This record gives sequence, structure tokens and C-alpha cells, in this order.
Amino acid sequence: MAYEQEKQVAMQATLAAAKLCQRVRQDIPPAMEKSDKSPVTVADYGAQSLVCKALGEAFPNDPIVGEEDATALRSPEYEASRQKVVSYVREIEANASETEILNWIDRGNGQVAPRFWTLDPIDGTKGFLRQDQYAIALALIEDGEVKVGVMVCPALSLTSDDPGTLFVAVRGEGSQMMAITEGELKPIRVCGVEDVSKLRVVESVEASHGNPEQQQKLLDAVGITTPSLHMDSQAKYGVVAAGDAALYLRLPSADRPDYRENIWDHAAGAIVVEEAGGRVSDMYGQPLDFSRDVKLRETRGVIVSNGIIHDRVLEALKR
Ligand SMILES: Nc1ncnc2c1ncn2[C@@H]1O[C@H](COP(=O)(O)O)[C@@H](OP(=O)(O)O)[C@H]1O
Ligand SMILES: [Mg+2]
Ligand SMILES: [Mg+2]
Ligand SMILES: [Mg+2]
Repeated sequence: MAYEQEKQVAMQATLAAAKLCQRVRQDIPPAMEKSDKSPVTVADYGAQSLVCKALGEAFPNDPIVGEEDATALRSPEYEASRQKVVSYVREIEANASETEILNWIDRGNGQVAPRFWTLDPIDGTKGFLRQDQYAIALALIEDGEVKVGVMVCPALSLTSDDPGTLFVAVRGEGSQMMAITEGELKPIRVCGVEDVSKLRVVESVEASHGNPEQQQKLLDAVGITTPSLHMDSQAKYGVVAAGDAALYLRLPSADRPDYRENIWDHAAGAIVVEEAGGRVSDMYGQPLDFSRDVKLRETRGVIVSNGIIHDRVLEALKR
């Protein structure tokens, strides 16, 4: 099987990161503020540290484009947070020094290359802080195409009563899912629903991450009457891939027309949906281009579907 080592390493690394996140969340972490005013927590840093360590050991030549870096954490102002990150990481990597832990985080400062990984150590930090959904999302991009994607959603339960679902996909080999407690991967497919009135739709909880008014107009135009499920993070991609929803809408926010999506917010989710038989494009039907930059510069809005209804949604958008 292709990319078997990459798949195994990525799964182990994101599961270890998920364990750290769950530990931090029991303690109800405070948020720090980044330069762009968005929140970050000790769990984001700890998760990035663990995943970058594992990838660095298994694939020392692969750059990692991660969301976080340790610059703020190294400053005296964040001494207390730094100590917390070190202590949580040491629960999993007992012998790691502070310098090593910070350097692992900074391995995520890599550049887009012919082969690279992209990591969102916690996607949906706001959901994480609210005790809602979040995901650890990791993808391997080679020759401009996502080849492997893993998403761990520690608070999502689809098959068992215990929360915790992992999604994984390898290009050309389909998508799989497992309940973390069961540990057994099973193939997943998008839903076959064609009757639009019965479709389930997922959207962000955070209104500012999309355009709720436009999205509602679009749903009306397509004829979807079922109320949307609001969910943080790339867990939305997982829900579409597993057939629990047929559509995920993310139209550009009206307040931030200059905002461009980050590759780590979509790469893992996109391959999981595509390999489950679904389709991912921007609002004009263009594929997402992961080959150029940390930002999806040309992408406007993201439409994720079971494939069957994709063109109908794009047609309605044109109108
Ligand atoms: N104006 C905006 N439009 C679209 N996405 C935005 C945004 N501002 C922030 N985001 C992104 O939305 C992600 C969360 O998505 P969702 O709303 O689906 O949970 C955030 O990821 P992080 O939580 O990793 O920072 C962040 O990168
Ligand atoms: Mg963030
Ligand atoms: Mg994110
Ligand atoms: Mg994040």
C-alpha cells in the first residue's frame, strides 16, 4: 500500500497530540492572544510539538508548515505558559528538555516544497475553549496534491458512545474512520442522498468564519429545508465523509473580504472527503490549490459535498 509509513506515523503522532489536548482541556485552559487577535492555548503548542517531533524523526527531510511557532512562548512574558507546555509534553515525552520542546514547535516553520506536511495542531481553537468540537489535522502534500490526510476529532462520536474519532485517507485508497477507543479502521463513504429536502448541512459555529446570511440564501435557493448543524473545526469534513451530512458551506465572510483560507485548515479534511467519494471546491467550482503558498490565495469560499449535489449548489451560487 502506498504511503503506509506516512499514514502510520501521522496516525500515531496525531493520536498522541489528541491525548495531550484532552489532558489540557480537563484543566480548562486560558487562551493567549496571537498578533492577529486569534486565540491560542498551551494545547495548540503542545500538540504541534509532539506531531513535529514524530515527523522530524520519521521523515527528517520533510518540511512542516504548521500553524503555530514558539516565538511568543520563548519570551519572558509567557514564562508560565511555557512551563505548562513543557509539563504537558513531558507527560508523553518524559525526557524532553524545554529547548527540545520549543525547537520541535519551530520545526513547523517550514516552507511549501515539492513534498511537505501541513499541520493544524488544534483546528477550532475557539471550539476547544468552548468544550465543543476541535481537530488535530495533518496532511502530506506531494507534487501539489494532498496524498495523506489524518484528522483526529477527540470530542466527536459517530459510531460509539465514547467520543473520539479518527479519519484517515490515502490518495487512491479511500477514506477510513475509527472510534479512538475501538482502534479499528473501517472504510467510509459519503451519503447517497439526492432528495435535497432531506439533506443535512454543516456550517461553522463562528459566524465570522463564513457568511451565514449568504449561506442561508444559498440553502433556500437549493431547496434545503433541514436546519444546519453548527460545528467547529474540520470535524465538518469528517461528518460529510462519513455520510452524516451531505454539504458543508463556508462562504467568504462579509467583514473580512481580504481573508484567505490557510492550507492547514483544509488539506486533511479535503482528502478525507474526496477519498470517501465527495467533492471539494471553491464557490466557483475551482479545486483548492495546495501547491503554492500557506494561503489558498485563489480560493474564494469552500464548498464540500457528497458530490451528487455539488453542481446544483454551484449553479445556485452563480444565480
Ligand atoms: N474570517 C475568517 N474566515 C474563514 N476562516 C477563518 C476566519 N478567521 C479565522 N478563520 C479560521 O477558521 C478556523 C476554524 O474554522 P471553523 O470555524 O470551521 O471552526 C480557524 O482555525 P484555528 O482554530 O486552527 O485557528 C481559523 O484559521
Ligand atoms: Mg488559530
Ligand atoms: Mg485551523
Ligand atoms: Mg489551529
